[in-house]
Amino acid sequence: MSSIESCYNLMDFRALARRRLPRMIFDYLDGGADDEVTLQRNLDSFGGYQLLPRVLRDVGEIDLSTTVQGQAVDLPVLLSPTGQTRMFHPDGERAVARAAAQAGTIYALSSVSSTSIEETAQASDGPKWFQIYVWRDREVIKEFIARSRQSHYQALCLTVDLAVTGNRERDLRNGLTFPTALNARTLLDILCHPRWLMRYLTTPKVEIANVGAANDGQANRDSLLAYISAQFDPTVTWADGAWMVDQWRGPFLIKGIATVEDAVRAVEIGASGIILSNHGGRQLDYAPAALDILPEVVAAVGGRTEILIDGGVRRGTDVIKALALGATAVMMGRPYLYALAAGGEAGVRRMFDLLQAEMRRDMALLGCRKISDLSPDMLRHLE
Ligand SMILES: Cc1cc2nc3c(=O)[nH]c(=O)nc-3n(C[C@H](O)[C@H](O)[C@H](O)COP(=O)(O)O)c2cc1C
Ligand SMILES: O=C(O)C(=O)c1ccccc1
Repeated sequence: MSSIESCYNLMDFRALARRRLPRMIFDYLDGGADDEVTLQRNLDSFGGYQLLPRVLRDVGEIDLSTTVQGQAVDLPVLLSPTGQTRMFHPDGERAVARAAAQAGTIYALSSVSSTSIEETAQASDGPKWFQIYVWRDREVIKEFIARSRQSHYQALCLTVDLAVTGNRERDLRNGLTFPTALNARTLLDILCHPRWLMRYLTTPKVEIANVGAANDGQANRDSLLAYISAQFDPTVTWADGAWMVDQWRGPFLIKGIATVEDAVRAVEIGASGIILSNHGGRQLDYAPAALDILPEVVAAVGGRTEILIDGGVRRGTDVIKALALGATAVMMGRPYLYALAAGGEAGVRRMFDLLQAEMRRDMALLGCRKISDLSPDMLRHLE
């Protein structure tokens, strides 16, 4: 596999990204917390269902469009927020925003993006959400809200599963720490990726584009992520969430919900959507996969809020299973980063093309013409 044209599914981009990126960068993208049990469970959870095809139902025209938070999208697959995207390709968030717009879907920009709210807004006219981490300095939140409004972001998404950072041991081993701890192996590895290195060195330094300089004096040899997140406030509560809902007065989602109880609380504070997520297995290991808790959350709050899931979505059939169980849409993180690392904007476009083609084919084979045709009786749960 040497180019994006030789990628035929989303995991093929992973293989290509693995070759293109220094190991330290790839592992940061790919890895999870502790023993990566949740990371693996996210992928495996989809295997717990079979699809029951219905035949002879006229599937001549397939329509993948739907509505999420009042926004029409061409595909029920949105892009999850990911920090520091330019680490993977210098075109970073701009490239991702353009590819998402072309695919007719929503891109959620991270608080800790390497391209600002405004620059990303200008990169495409596609629909966007802004994701919020809560800085110790609460003025930052007010500013984020004002800037998101000004730049016409359609929704805010408060991420609640990063009170502190997960234990990413791959990062510690690779020296992706602050300060950086390069050894002969990691240095050699970087030098063996001259194309990545040249691009990295010849574009402006990657930084947190949305806020001023990082504070210093944090714990020594923390992972880089732990260093950055030391600026986040671990004392955030539901009351702060309610305050943000009130300030924003628009579509508001809470990302990182893992239980029915918290789903109910999210509805109570006025969230118009929740994203069942374990942060791609990067935070609490042994947290459940979103797909595993989806049915109980749908039973509890379905109809009162929109329910999205992310984590481990890699195939058209994965999307179909989540929607059949009652999700409004799914989101993806790593797949678009793999595709970006593999081929920039063209890579992410190809990723969308492949996924869309898979979904069309799968819907036809399943006997469904449109998203609203999907229902739980098309699934068979394996014990
Ligand atoms: C490299 C990377 C960076 C991430 N950064 C953020 C972030 O800044 N904000 C956030 O809410 N989630 C972040 N996430 C979590 C994703 O939004 C999403 O929940 C996760 O990637 C979904 O799992 P998947 O990668 O299997 O699709 C990040 C994930 C990755 C892989
Ligand atoms: O890596 C992550 O999962 C993440 O959420 C993050 C948080 C702060 C900075 C960069 C990424």
